[in-house]
Amino acid sequence: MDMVKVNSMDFGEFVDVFGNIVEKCPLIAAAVWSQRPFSGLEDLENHFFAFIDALPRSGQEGILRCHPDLAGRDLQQGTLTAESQHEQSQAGLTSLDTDDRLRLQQLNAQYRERFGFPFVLAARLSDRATVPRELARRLQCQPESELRTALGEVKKISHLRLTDLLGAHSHSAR
Ligand SMILES: NC(=O)NC1=NC(=O)NC1=O
Repeated sequence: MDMVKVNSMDFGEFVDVFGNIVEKCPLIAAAVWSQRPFSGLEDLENHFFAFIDALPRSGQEGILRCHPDLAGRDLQQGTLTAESQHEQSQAGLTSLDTDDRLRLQQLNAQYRERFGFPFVLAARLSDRATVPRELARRLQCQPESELRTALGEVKKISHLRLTDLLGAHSHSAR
């Protein structure tokens, strides 16, 4: 898919294609559509990021709360979105033994208890050994800086999902 195609999409098509760039937040794609035409992947991505950055704290925390836990209930029940399923299996989280899964569940609960939003990390850039280590490390951070870190991970996830759709080679619109 190239940018000429993207820039020609009507609202419905655009949200169908880009509605899950940010997990379960189709509103962001719905808002970004009105910024077309986009000069390339980076321009499109920057509009997603600008929307996130402009939200009040409640909105930013809301985005984090739309993310399913890593190796959590959704994964167990098979109710993850296709993108999340792919990302979590890439990190080896679909084949954890019970001890590792329960430890992650416990850390996720501690993290959510402390910050009021779930632990979010770009799973495709991580693996089953790194996730619990990163979770334990970030558990010690201050809320303000942790919100920024978590949003940074949302942006990494969005970047990978956009690249899947547009290909890193997507040419700028002529
Ligand atoms: N809580 C999370 O970090 N969830 C996720 N990270 C990903 O990369 N995919 C997810 O579902």
